[in-house]
Amino acid sequence: MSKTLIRGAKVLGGAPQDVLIDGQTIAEVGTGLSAEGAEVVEADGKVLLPGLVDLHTHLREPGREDSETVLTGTRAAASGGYTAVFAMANTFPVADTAGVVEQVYRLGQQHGYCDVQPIGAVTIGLEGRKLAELGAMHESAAGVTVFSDDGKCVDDAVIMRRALEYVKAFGGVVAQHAQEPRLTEGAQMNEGVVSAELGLGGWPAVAEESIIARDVLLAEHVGSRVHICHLSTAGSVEIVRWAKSRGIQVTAEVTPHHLLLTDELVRSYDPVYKVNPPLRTERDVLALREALADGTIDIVATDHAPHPHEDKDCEWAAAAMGMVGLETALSVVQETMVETGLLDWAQVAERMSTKPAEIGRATGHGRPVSAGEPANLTLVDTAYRGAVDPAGFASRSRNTPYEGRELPGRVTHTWLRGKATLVDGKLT
Ligand SMILES: NC(=O)N[C@@H](CC(=O)O)C(=O)O
Repeated sequence: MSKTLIRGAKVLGGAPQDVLIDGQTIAEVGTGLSAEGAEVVEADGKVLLPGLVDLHTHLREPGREDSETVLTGTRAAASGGYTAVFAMANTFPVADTAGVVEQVYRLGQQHGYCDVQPIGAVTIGLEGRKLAELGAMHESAAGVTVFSDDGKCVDDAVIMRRALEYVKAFGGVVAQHAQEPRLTEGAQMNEGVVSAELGLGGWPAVAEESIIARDVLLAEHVGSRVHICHLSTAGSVEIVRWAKSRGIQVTAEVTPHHLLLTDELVRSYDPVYKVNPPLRTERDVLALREALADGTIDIVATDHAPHPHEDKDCEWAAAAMGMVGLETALSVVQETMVETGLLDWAQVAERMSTKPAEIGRATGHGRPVSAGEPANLTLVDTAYRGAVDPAGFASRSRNTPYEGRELPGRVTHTWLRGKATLVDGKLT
């Protein structure tokens, strides 16, 4: 049984401690621990966090293996400090049956870079018309608990109500991609000053906010949980804050890119900045940061959306939407939330590991860094600062909006139940 002593790590950013891993479990946390029979990792004051959990990842397999596969996507996850990711259902075929979710689940197990928890589609084919086999996907080996039509909105209120009622029976949750389809027909970017100047079709904030307002009321009516994907506007924050004040069981996520980037970047017409929901304004960015700091927004989720070169390197209107995010998420959160004093590292662990694991019921992840817990951990060199170079990405795709941008922090080690998946920045 292998032993690893992580020496002098700032656990959750606190005073340096030693952490002894024995097999799949944390054996001891303290100071001056013996290294007897253990491989030693000198942490030198790096920050040790519970392994990160992403509730919103697009792994693209089956169907679009040219963009990403479960192997390349989970390698990217381990590089970014993740020990579990939830794989969205907009694959080809759609993950709307027990067969497809089990296929994805087994691929994650086979590759072993991080746990892959498939998300089941809410409706057949993501068409929004008929409920998929939610119960069969939950009962499958994949044990699906999160259901989403992400990429599409479950815009029919009766279907949404039925989905909320159905998953309530087994403690599941519907993760809504809030986008009123008729208000966003032909939309290319955030509706506002920039879209008017550029003459691009606008994606109005109200198209997101009106769906969130409806869904939190449906969740209250049904008495079930509801999760809101990728909040992008100040108005959405206010609605979620109001819903929480009424005791409605709503949780919400924000992506790293919506914490940092604005629609001003669209003036470049570089399709790397084309994303759904779109980049919004500075006012929205600041409201999202404040909401993540005060807990109105529960978690950071990457919405890792890999696309091959040919789907992005074309004129704006034809370009695919989305950005990769797994390998830069922690750096963007350090930049926007830690270095601005809005979150400390313990709170980052809450937002990027503990709470996502709780929402998705990812057992064994997001646990305290203490004896007896599974050794799902990540070690971060928070003193580092450097330019993002996508050439070094493990992801099969390179569509990052941060190329060449200086960001802080880099993950040096990741352990999945004691097995090192990343050592000194290199995948095992
Ligand atoms: N977030 C994105 O911009 N793209 C997502 C799906 C989607 O939400 O459109 C994708 O799967 O590519």
